[in-house]
Amino acid sequence: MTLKLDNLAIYNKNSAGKRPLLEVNVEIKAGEVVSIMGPSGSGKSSLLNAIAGQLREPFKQTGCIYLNTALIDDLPPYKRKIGVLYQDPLLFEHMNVGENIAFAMVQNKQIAASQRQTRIAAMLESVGLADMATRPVHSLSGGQQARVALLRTLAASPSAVLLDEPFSKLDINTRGQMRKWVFEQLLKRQLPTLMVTHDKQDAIAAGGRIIELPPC
Ligand SMILES: Nc1ncnc2c1ncn2[C@@H]1O[C@H](COP(=O)(O)OP(=O)(O)OP(=O)(O)O)[C@@H](O)[C@H]1O
Repeated sequence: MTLKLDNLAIYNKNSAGKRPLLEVNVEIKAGEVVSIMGPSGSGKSSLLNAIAGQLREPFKQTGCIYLNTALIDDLPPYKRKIGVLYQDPLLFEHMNVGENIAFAMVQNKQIAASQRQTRIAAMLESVGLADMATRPVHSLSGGQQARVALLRTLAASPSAVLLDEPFSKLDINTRGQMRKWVFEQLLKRQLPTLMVTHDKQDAIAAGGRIIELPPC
């Protein structure tokens, strides 16, 4: 699977002039992480919103977004098969750990109901969170919640992943471990990934190309 942004440009309709906030041309191969770095306000979050199908007023986009050869620009967010991981885990507080992951599995409909619990237990075990399926999410540490958040994103079987400052809220030790672990998981699944970050160390750890946006 590849994620291709073909002259994807984001405009702020309220800004004077016709210059886009940013314009990106990139083809991200299976298992590759491309990092986008740029100053605050350069449009990084808006770019991820556009790819996920969540771009809102006052922004508009031109150009094309492809998954392999399929144009996904006109699909609603839930049909795009794009997984997003944010700097906050955004787990559902009223559900336990296992239910958070099961929620994503139910949505993707690829895993039979009878297999969900076994699959969830295996996923949790693989990230050092065995036997935590019934724990309330608020009882987990920040690093543990971050792991569950990635498992939930992956449980939806995305075809590509977007990372929005994924490590910025973690303490320095957890951040190092999470970087290693997240990039291993994405590589293992051969997912094309686009990461937005302020942190050069994140981009270096990702090991792929780095796109530096000009000052706005
Ligand atoms: N709802 C909005 N209405 C008008 N302007 C907005 C809106 N949301 C963001 N902007 C502006 O659009 C520009 C791009 O914002 P965006 O959040 O995409 O940038 P960013 O690069 O992700 O910034 P940061 O690194 O600070 O998160 C900024 O100048 C911002 O002030």
